[in-house]
Amino acid sequence: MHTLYSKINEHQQLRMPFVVYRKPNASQLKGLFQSDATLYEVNDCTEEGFVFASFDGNKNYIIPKAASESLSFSFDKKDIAIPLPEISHPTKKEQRQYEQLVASGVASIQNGVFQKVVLSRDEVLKTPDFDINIVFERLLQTYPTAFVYCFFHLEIGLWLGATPEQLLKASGSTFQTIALAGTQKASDIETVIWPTKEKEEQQLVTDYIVSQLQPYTDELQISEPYTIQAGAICHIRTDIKGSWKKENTLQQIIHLLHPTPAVCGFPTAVAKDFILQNESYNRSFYTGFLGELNIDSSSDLFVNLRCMQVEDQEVHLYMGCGITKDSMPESEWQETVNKSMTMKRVLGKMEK
Ligand SMILES: C=C(O[C@@H]1C=C(C(=O)O)C=C[C@H]1O)C(=O)O
Repeated sequence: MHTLYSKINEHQQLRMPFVVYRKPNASQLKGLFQSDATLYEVNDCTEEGFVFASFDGNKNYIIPKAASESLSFSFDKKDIAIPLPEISHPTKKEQRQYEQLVASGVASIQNGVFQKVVLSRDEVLKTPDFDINIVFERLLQTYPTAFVYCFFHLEIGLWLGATPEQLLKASGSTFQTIALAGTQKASDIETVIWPTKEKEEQQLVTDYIVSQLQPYTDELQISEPYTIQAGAICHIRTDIKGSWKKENTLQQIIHLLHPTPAVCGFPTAVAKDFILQNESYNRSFYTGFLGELNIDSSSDLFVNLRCMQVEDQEVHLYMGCGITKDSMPESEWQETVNKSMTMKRVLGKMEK
């Protein structure tokens, strides 16, 4: 029997596509190991497999179940010692650039171009000792409530992440999604106090999702907003569930949701345009979505946040913040620094 890591290493050496993932709070890991090197595309969301889709909506790939070996592995919680990362600090130039980007986002909001925009940046870290087994195990152990994954395709690259954000869970026409926004450093989540700016920003995401879904659903249940912890930070979350009308399809519902104002902005088209024109790098699969499509008759999709793209000797980290009329460039910068710690934390020294 294959162990998880022998299988990952074997497939990676062969340069063959694979994905391994663990759902939030699950004690089982699942893997799809593709038996050819084709880059399969999603056409109408009736396919079965693991989808990996870009932010801009132009790249929708899948590791099809039918072309893969499906394996499952048990995940055991262990106390592993993770060395503190030698924190590499972003440069003053990176900070200045990001703060200028935020300031121009705020100016566009004040000029009435849009109400909210999510602006992000990347950060490149030198990681000559990167070890996929060590980093993936650390992600699994450190973030038990996240959707933790490792995805590889020669034409896409190697991505790992631990995301707190569900895009859509659906079985038949019954579905659930969440509105997640507002960020602060985690303290005691029972007593967290949220500033009005964060509450309004999150409410905007909830209102958008509800208004998008309402015409296509028979009934929608919307929870009260509550606080969740994701690693060393907290967010405000609202749960939204319902069932879509018979004449609608999974593909339509995904299109209604992605990209939500949690990762793009509002109104969507103008905010997306601003992002594509003004961010200094290409998001590619960051803030896209990924997960199970029609596996065992249900779909379980997540937003690709708190992730890294691994290249030869370096990794790219990606992090962004929701910008509203009241955003202060320096605080938003600090928020991206806090978010970067989710991945930096697992990149400390790797003893083989
Ligand atoms: C864009 C990111 O996160 C999103 C933005 C948030 C915010 O603006 O507060 C919170 C959660 C996510 O929806 C990210 O983590 O990179």
